[in-house]
Amino acid sequence: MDLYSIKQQAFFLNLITRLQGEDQEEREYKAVVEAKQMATSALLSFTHPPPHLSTSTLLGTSPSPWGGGGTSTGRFPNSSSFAKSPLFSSSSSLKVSSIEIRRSLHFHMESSALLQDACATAVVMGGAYSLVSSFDLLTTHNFIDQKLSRKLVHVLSGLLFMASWPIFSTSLEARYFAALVPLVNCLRLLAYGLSLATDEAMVKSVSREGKPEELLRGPMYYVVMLMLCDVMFWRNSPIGVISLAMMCGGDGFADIMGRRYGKVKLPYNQDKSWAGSICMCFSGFAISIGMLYYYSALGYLQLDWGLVVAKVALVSLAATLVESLPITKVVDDNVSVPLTSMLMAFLLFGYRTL
Ligand SMILES: C/C(=C\COP(=O)(O)O)CCC[C@H](C)CCC[C@H](C)CCCC(C)C
Ligand SMILES: Nc1ccn([C@@H]2O[C@H](COP(=O)(O)OP(=O)(O)O)[C@@H](O)[C@H]2O)c(=O)n1
Repeated sequence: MDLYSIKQQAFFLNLITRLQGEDQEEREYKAVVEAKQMATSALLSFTHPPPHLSTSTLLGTSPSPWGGGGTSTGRFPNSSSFAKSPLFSSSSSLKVSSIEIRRSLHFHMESSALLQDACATAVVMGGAYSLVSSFDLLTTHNFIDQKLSRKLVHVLSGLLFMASWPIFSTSLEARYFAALVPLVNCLRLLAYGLSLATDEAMVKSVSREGKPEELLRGPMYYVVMLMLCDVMFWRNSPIGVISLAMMCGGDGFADIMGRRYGKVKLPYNQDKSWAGSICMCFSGFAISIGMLYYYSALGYLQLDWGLVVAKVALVSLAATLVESLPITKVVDDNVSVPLTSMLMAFLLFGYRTL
């Protein structure tokens, strides 16, 4: 490295050191920040010095920006002395360097959020595939009944999906990255349901009778609702959280408990039972409260818990009533339950509670 470069590098390093060592009370803070930014960007470019840096300045023979002779008096230069110094003569160069640093910081923040969301999407996508495959294995090896397996996939898929939202970044695009997971599964269901492709594990895990076309009804509506709640409400509104808790938890457990203990049928619907509906109401309520607490504890929701319990109870009652109606052949539960919950939660909570 030639003498010129060595001198340059020593000069800027020395300047930065002096500026960093200055007493806080004496410095003119703004001038220090700008001086450090300018010196740092100049140091970084010492192989191509900016046009206004003369050789004499760099070699230390010009008037020091510290006032007095060519050497520092140990006092921090005042802003007027900066104005005279050839190093800082053009204020536009200071503005240019601070804008450059801000742009650089913004770029780094955006790219790290992008990387975080891409990784989170890959992890959740892998989790979805693993969940369905695991229950297929359990069913294939007769560890659990096919009907129970499907309902556990029904309960766990949406709740685990919702629970994974905090691993995404705080960027505005995060919810759309998360929505890619139900979208991909929606396309898979479409492909398998139309027999454009086959996936025995998926068909067995999510259909009642093993017919591919079944994937185009309940399961399809289910993943569409996951996407809808993700994009419309995300993690900063109680509406999506409660709606998915009712669809995944409430409706799921209604089936599991109703099939097993539902001897006494509802007077207006012989396909549904008191046991199933009561279970839906309580499990939907409990899971909703649990998920709201989860998001509240992570700081995404600020809730007035005195009112939350009563409001969630009302949502749960309404969703249970709708689920019990003999309308399944017209409107699937995976549509009527979340939509009823969204409407009730919107009326009781408003859109956002922050
Ligand atoms: C069986 C399912 C719906 C049928 O409902 P019903 O007719 O019994 O009322 C659930 C279908 C699940 C889907 C194929 C997979 C969805 C995965 C989800 C988008 C992401 C889960 C990620 C998590 C980390 C496991
Ligand atoms: N409220 C309810 C819901 C379901 N069930 C039982 O669960 C079975 C499946 O319920 P469902 O038709 O809602 O099933 P999915 O549409 O949720 O898959 C019913 O045939 C009932 O045996 C119940 O007894 N009471």
